[in-house]
Amino acid sequence: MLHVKNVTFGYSKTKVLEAIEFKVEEGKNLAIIGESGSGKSTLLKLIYGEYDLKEGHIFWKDEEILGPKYNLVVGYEFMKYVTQEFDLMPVTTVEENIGKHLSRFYPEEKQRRTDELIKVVELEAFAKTKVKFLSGGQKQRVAIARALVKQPEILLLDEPFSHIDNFKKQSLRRSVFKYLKDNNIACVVATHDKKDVLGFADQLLVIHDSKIIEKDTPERIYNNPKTPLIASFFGEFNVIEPYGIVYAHQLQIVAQSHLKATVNKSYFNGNSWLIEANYRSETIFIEHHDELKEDQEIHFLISL
Ligand SMILES: Nc1ncnc2c1ncn2[C@@H]1O[C@H](COP(=O)(O)OP(=O)(O)OP(=O)(O)O)[C@@H](O)[C@H]1O
Repeated sequence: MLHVKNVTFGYSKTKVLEAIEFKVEEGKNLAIIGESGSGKSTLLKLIYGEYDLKEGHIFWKDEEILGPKYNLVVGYEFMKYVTQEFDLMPVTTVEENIGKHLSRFYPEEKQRRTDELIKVVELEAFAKTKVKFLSGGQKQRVAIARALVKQPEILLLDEPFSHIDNFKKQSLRRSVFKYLKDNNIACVVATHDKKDVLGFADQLLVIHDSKIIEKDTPERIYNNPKTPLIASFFGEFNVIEPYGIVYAHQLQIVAQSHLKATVNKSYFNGNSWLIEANYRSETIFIEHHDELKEDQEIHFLISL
């Protein structure tokens, strides 16, 4: 189990994280969300042992994670960290990068393991390509495979699919998170993308103003967002008194209702339209199956 115990940390005088406390069981997936600059990457770096802690402690099982003051080389065998920078060897091939740390004395096993992970990150066509010729998203996939090659017990991922195009993203996400579950590898994922969270994370942690403001399953947090900031992570929402926070899809346009609004604009949204409307001098958003004309009067219901 990963146990982050009452960690407070800042780079100079400004506090970045305050009284951070949480646990991740073996094989579980924890997602961390928060605005840009809220300290997600900093938290991953602390878990990895990149900085010395003055306040608080971090443990993986019984081992305390210690910073550079105590460790000549940062990091531990049981934990891997995929940063936003990747840190690959540019003039060697994809398979050489992934297999780099595997023993040369067992060439067949090395090849088998490298091939297995190339498949997990869907890079079969690029196995023999030098990393310098890859795109950002392909490099990101090499970095993920390399982190997994020696079967860590816990993986730290910072925006793991941010450079990957939408064509590949969904299948890659499923493949990587399934691999982690199948192999009982715990993971902590810092992300801006709700699709990294819904459907994959066992727990979700929200950081705001240096503190954890919410910690629960993604489903419970999604169904009951406590603040507009949390709701905004999941999609378009409204604050309508006395109902509170309601997502755009929870408003339904009907023929008659005592809730009336005037359409400002319709945005094409794929399988629906997002209707921007004026309700009691406030802008609200409603998901609707059709485009609506500007200035049209509409009635709506709220279904919670
Ligand atoms: N090495 C550093 N020295 C000083 N300040 C830093 C350092 N790294 C990060 N910071 C500051 O700490 C705060 C948190 O940064 P961090 O990168 O952890 O945020 P984040 O939530 O990961 O952001 P993003 O989502 O944009 O990646 C920011 O205000 C940032 O400017």
